[in-house]
Amino acid sequence: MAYETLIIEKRGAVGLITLNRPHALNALNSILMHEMEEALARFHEDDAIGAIVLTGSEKAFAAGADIKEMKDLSFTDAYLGDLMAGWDRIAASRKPMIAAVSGFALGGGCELAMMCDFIIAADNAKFGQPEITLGIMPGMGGSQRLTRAVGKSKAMDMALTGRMMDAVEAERAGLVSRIVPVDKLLEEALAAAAKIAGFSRPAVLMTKESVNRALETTLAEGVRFERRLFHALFATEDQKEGMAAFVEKRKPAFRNL
Ligand SMILES: CC(C)(O)CC(=O)SCCNC(=O)CCNC(=O)[C@H](O)C(C)(C)COP(=O)(O)OP(=O)(O)OC[C@H]1O[C@@H](n2cnc3c(N)ncnc32)[C@H](O)[C@@H]1OP(=O)(O)O
Repeated sequence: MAYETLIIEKRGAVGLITLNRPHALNALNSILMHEMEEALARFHEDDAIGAIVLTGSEKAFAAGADIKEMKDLSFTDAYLGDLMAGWDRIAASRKPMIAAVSGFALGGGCELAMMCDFIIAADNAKFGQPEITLGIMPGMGGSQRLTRAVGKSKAMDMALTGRMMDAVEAERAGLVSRIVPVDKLLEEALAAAAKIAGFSRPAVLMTKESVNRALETTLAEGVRFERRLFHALFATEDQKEGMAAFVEKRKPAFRNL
């Protein structure tokens, strides 16, 4: 299938999605949302793909939801159409997703990056939730995910003043996992994704599920959940292979079984 707003590639076991609306700084319109859902579904159905990288251009990961598309909507349009709800399906991706962010990640762009499992930032990255400057507020999960990522004080500062955070501040605050030079961004993100894709898929997916559970539950419940998944992994062939390989001082050959 040909995409209008995305470039989709397979790089070995990694699915690469590049946002491709350069004239609008990758503003997220409804076509892009539907195409991304479709692309993710394809990568999820493809057993050869173990992880996904989402990236934009050097100038912009994404400058937010498409303001030109939204500006004339009424309350009833937004409410009855459940505006932005489609992004929840993207956030629910089961395979690990890495956001490789260069340039602006604003509004929905920042929110999209935060839907991924972690963010690798180029040294020119800028994050922000400037919706307040437009007379609105975050609507793709920003007030929730940003608060969990950086804490109440910084999230309030960002969402109420609309100011941007550079890569160094974002790393210090825990929003991004690492900063790399802009010309190494894709290489580093693809390498991280390839590494993840090379591990046992059940272990990878359960690890992701368990870490995400930490954001939604109590410590005791989360630890219980983790323990059950941990025990379940002893039913996999990959656990036998991983531990045998360690003892035999060789590289494991995981089969996702
Ligand atoms: C998802 C929700 C619910 O949370 C809501 C949102 O995401 S609302 C959107 C939040 N984002 C913003 O408010 C950022 C808007 N963009 C900017 O402030 C600036 O474009 C910039 C600071 C990112 C970059 O500035 P500059 O380098 O001067 O480039 P521009 O000339 O402004 O932009 C180039 C081109 O792109 C169009 N553009 C940029 N952002 C958007 C957008 N979010 N929606 C639609 N179009 C966008 C901009 O209009 C320019 O196009 P032309 O006017 O030249 O055709």
